Amino acid sequence: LKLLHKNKDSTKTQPKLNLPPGPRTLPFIGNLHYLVSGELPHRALHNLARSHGPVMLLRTGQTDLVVITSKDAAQEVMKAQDANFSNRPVLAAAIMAKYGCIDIAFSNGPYWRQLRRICVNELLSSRQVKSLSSIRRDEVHSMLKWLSSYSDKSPVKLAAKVSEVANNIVACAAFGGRCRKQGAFLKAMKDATEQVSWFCISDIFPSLSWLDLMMKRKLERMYRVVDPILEEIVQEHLQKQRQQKNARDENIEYDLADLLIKAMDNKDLEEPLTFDSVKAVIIDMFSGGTDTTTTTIEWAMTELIKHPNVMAKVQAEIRHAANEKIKFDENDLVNLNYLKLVIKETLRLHPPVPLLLPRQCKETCQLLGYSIPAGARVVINAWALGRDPNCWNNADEFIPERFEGSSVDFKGNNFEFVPFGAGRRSCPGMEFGMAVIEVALARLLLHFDWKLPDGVTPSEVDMMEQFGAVCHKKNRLSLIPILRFPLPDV
Ligand code: HEM
Repeated sequence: LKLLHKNKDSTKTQPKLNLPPGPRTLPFIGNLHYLVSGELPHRALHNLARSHGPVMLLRTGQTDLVVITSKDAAQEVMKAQDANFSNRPVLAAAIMAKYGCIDIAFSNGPYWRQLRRICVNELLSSRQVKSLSSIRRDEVHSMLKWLSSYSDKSPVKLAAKVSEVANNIVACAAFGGRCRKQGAFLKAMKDATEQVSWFCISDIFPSLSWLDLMMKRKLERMYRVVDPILEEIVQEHLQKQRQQKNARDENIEYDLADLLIKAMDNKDLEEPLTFDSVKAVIIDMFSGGTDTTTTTIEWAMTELIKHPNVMAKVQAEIRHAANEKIKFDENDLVNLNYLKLVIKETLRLHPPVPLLLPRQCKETCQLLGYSIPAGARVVINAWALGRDPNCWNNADEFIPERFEGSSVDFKGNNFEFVPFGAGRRSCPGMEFGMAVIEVALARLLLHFDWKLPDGVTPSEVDMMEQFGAVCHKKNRLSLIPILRFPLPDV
C-alpha cells in the first residue's frame, strides 16, 4: 500500500509538459504530410507557423520536430540556451556521406569542438582568408575572361561558371589545388550533399529505413567515386610531409589537409583524428562552401537585373571606386558600401540555407513558456525570419537601403537575420564565403553590363526556388554580358 502511495506521489510531482502547439496529427504519420506536400519546406513551415505560432511542434513519425519562426525564439535557441541546443541529431544521410558523422557539421561533443577549432584557426580565420586573395583574383579573372568571349553575343548561365570559381578556390584551400577527376568528384559531391539536406525516412521512422533505398544507392555511388579521390589526396599529402619532415622551411605553405594530417600526431587531442576525419572535413568544405556562395551571387544578380535602378547605383559606386584603375583589387572593396548593402539584402531575402541545419535538444527545457522535450529536433526557419513583417518594413521587397545606417548584420547578433546561423553552431566559413561573394560580384559588375535575352523583361525573370541542401534558383539565371571596362592582363 505504501509503495502504491509512493508511486502515486511520484507521478503527482512529475511536471506536466506544456508542449508547443502544432497541427492535428494523422494516425501513424503524424504531421509528416505537411513536409512532403510538394511545397518547399521553408514555405510550408512558414505557412503552418502563421496558424500555430513561432514555436511549433510537429509530430513526424517516431520523432518530434520543433520549428522556430520568431526572432525571440531564435535568440533563445542560439544564444540564451545555445549550449542545450548545440548538438546535431544523427541523420542517416550524414552517416553515409560524412564517414559516420565525423565531419564538423554533423559531429558533436569534444570531437566536434576540436575539429571546428582547428578549421577556424587554420583555414577560416581572417588572416587565412586574406592570404587566399591571389587565388580569388586569379579564379575570378579566368571567369571574366571566359565571359568576355560571349560579350554582346549569347546569354550565359552565370551560376555554372561561378560554381567553378567557388569550387576551385575551396579546392586550393582544402588540398592545394585541383585534383584528378575533379569533374567527377564535384558531380558526385553535389548529388550526395543534396541528400543530406533534409530528414529522410530513416530519420523519421528508424524502423522503415529499408524504404530509403534510392538515397542509399545515390550515397553509395558518391562514396565509390569520392573516397578513392580523397584517399589519393590524403596519401599525396602524407608523402609530401614525410619528404619535408627534415626541411624545416619556414616558407612551406600548408593547406587544410596538411594541417589536419599534422594534427593527427598531436597527443594532446581529446579525441583522435583519423584519415577519415580529414576526408570528412574536405567534404564539409565543398558541401558548405561552394553552392552557398554560388547561389548568393546568382540571387544577387537576379535581384539586380529585376531592379535596374539598384543595378545602376551599385555599378556607379564600383566604377567610381575603380576610377579607371585596371587592376581593381580586394583593397578597393573597403569603400564599396552600397555593394555590401546589396549583398545583405540578398541574404535576407534568399538565405542559401533557408532552414538552418537541425539541432537536438539535450535536456528538457522551457522555451518561451513551452516545454521542449529532450531529444526533440529543432529547426530554425531563417527564411521566415528574414521576411517577418514584425521585424522588416515591406518585408518581401528588395530594398538594400533598409540597411543604410543600421547596425543589423548577419554576424549572429541579430536574430531576425541569420543566414549564417548564430552561436556555437554558426557558420565558421562566413568570412571565407563573403570574400568570394564580394570580389566576384564587384568584378562582374565593374567589367560588364548585363542584358536579358531578347524578349525577356525584368519583371518576367522568375524567382522560383529549388529546395536542396542549398536553396537555389529553379531556372538558372541566363544573361548576356557586355564588356564595358577592360580586363587586366593577370
Ligand atoms: C554565403 C556563404 C555561406 C552561407 C550562407 C552559409 C550558411 C551556413 C549555415 C546557415 C550553417 C548552419 C548554421 C546553424 O546551424 O546555425 C552553416 C554551417 C557550416 N558552414 Fe557555412 N555558409 C556559407 C559558407 C561556408 C563556407 C565558405 C564554408 C567553408 C569553406 C562553410 C562551412 C560550414 C561548416 C563546416 C558548417 C557547420 C558548422 C558546425 O556545425 O559547427 N560555410 N553554414
